[in-house]
Amino acid sequence: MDHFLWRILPLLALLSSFLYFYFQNSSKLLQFSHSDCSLLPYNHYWITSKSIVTPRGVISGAVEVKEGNIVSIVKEEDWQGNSKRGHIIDYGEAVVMPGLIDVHAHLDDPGRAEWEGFPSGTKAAAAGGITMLIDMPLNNFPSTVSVETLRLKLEAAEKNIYVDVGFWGGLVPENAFNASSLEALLSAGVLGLKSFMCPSGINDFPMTNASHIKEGLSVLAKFRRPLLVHAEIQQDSENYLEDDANDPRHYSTYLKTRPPSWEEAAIRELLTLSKDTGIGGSAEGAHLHIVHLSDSGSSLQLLKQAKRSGDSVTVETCPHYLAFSAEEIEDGDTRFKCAPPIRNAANREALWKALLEGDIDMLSSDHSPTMPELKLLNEGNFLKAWGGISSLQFVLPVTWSYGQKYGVTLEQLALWWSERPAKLVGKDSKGAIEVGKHADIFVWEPNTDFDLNDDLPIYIKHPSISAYMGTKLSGKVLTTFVRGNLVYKEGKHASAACGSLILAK
Ligand SMILES: NC(=O)N[C@H]1NC(=O)NC1=O
Ligand SMILES: [Zn+2]
Ligand SMILES: [Zn+2]
Repeated sequence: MDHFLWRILPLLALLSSFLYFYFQNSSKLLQFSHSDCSLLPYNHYWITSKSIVTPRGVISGAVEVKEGNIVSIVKEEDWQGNSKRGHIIDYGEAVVMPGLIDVHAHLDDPGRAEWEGFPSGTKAAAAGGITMLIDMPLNNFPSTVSVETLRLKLEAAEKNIYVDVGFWGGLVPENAFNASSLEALLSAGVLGLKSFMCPSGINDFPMTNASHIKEGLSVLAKFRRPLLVHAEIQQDSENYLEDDANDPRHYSTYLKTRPPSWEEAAIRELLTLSKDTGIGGSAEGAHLHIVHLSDSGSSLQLLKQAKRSGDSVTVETCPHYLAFSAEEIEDGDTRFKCAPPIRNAANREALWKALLEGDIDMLSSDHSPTMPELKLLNEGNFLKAWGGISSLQFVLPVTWSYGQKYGVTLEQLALWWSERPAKLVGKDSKGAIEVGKHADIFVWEPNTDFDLNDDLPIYIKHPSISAYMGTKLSGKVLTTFVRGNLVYKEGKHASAACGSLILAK
């Protein structure tokens, strides 16, 4: 017996050390995922503030968060006799709002992660109060146009995102007439499709024409998901000549190359197709969403008419069209180059009016960065530089600062940046501070100004190409919660990237 024991002793020792390390590590893993996803050590707590933005108005009171969800909302008057109910985080006068949802961001990962990337892009989002963003299917390589390429996206994003991230799939000529390929892509979870009616600037993302879009809409109808379209169709530009008067360093030269008639032509064509989205139409159940509207003239009038006649259509614009005007853009400052272009000050005024009156439904960043070399800042050639604005971290203070003149309210910010975007992407668990929804919340100080200079912690990968650098903005984000995890607090992120991949079901 003794003899036998001695023989198995080394084995027992091996087994027990194996078990010890196994349990040690698995408990470490558990600890790791709990504490590293959040800068808070608990997951049941109350957020209190004098100004909490809810769909029923701005209240003074408390929001109870438990295991990632909003479980109750209590007004101050009902809260008084209710102290000592666990952890309380009091934000005083700071504003508590639903997390922003950016339905239009290019994170370029995988394939061009040196342009942006999931870690940097979602850290910037968290620092800017964005709790969910939807990643565009192009600028990454390969473009997200199939189940296989979506899988690459998901692999690149997994464990690398600090906020929740959903995905648009691409509608391109290669898949447009292949219903089973589109159905597979939609079944794999893209929230909808995106296409271009002009060259996208990316070789493996060619533009679509009306017949591709018609096919796409009929497949989307079955899934009740939207088609997002970059609405510009190239027209012969009568008013543009390549001569000495058209110096490519002048912004006005670039502006002439993409007149409003490009947007108008695209929207006119799209609206003939979106007729089919009505009741009894061949694409009933599908929805058309126009991305980054810049033309506040005929294009907007066409959209208003279509909405009035009951088409399932929405439209977004971006902060850069609301903040800047063509007149102010200096020679050679290609940070401002984007498509469609930033137009004149009168156009900007009319965009604000349309937004305030509800003719423009929502806002998005169209954060579309690149390598600084491709912005050609030294050469300053507007015709050759990469078109795209870098703004992801700043969209809230930009909207707020430039909106002051128009009396923009906190409720309007929540409508444009949270509530309507949540509806577009079909996620009713998000988009408002309401019982039962995810605790996607951020806290900010609307009256605190800050300079966008090198002292500011900036998380987008290439701050130097952002048109907002060098300006002063109002509205400082203090903290951001994603599903109850405190993912960002005053210059610090949670150590683990625990955002969720958002797939359509
Ligand atoms: N490919 C790409 O990101 N293009 C975007 N950039 C821009 O300014 N407008 C766009 O559509
Ligand atoms: Zn676009
Ligand atoms: Zn875009």
